[in-house]
Amino acid sequence: MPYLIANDLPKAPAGQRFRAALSRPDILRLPGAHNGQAALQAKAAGFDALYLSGAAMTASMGLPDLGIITVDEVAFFIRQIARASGLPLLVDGDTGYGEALNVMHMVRTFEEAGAGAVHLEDQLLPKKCGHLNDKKLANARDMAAKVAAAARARRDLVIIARTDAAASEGIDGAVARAKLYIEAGADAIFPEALTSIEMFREIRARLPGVKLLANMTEFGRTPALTAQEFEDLGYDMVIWPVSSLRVANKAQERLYAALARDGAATAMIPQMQTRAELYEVIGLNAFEMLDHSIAQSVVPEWQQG
Ligand SMILES: C[C@](O)(C(=O)O)[C@H](CC(=O)O)C(=O)O
Repeated sequence: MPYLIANDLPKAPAGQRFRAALSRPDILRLPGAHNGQAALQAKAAGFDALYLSGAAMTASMGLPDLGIITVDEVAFFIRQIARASGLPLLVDGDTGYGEALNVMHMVRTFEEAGAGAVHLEDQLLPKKCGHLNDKKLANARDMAAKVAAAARARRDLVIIARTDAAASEGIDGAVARAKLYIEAGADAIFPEALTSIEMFREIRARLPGVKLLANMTEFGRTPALTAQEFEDLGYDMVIWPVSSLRVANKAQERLYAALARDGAATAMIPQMQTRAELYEVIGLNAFEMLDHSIAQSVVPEWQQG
């Protein structure tokens, strides 16, 4: 059913639907979907919740993930993913684009755009990928104030506090910050860039009852673990933030090389989504049928026979 008439879209707010998915006993699998098309493909593969990565979004815009894009640019991505898929979406809110009031503006904007959850991190600008070195950490109390601001502004949005402290303050620092952020109103914790299974295990043990997110980004510091392995470690959510974009980018690179080399895309055709497949994913026929039914309904009777 096209979103334009939308009587098959979920009625409950996305935040409530994200919370319900999170309360299920199995780990919540959140594949990155960097645009509406990726969201539809992830949904077709059977996923029922998604992740919008700052790294993937900025890279798709040809930019590095240094906290330089704006709330409205992110809202553009949220809207297309929520509209196309109808799935609850966790959005990367970086550092919240400023201090308390900026964080509150972000929360309202993201929620109104259709987000179900957001994560907010304790880095200072320019923030960077959690798996890089020399990250600058915010003061823990300043971050807690931002978490409190986010919790105050949300209606249903799930608030996840990310801490980048493990690299510089160790597990003790990460756990102390996580506790503070939970006290400030966070619904869950994202301990970023853990480098061993033992670290995942220790964080789990020292934060009993706290919902935890694992980040399975490729080419990072975290060892390659499956969703099942994270579930067995007691984690509640797992993201594969940039995977869809990495695969799409590599395919594009091959296409442009082939075009430059051959002056034709022929060699790449077997690797292409066909026209029929594309139209199937985006539901072209359903939109056309909708248009047709509207056109029919306004034809006056005297013109019909
Ligand atoms: C989760 C993350 O913030 C993202 O933007 O998706 C990144 C992912 C990455 O750069 O691999 C991160 O900082 O881990």
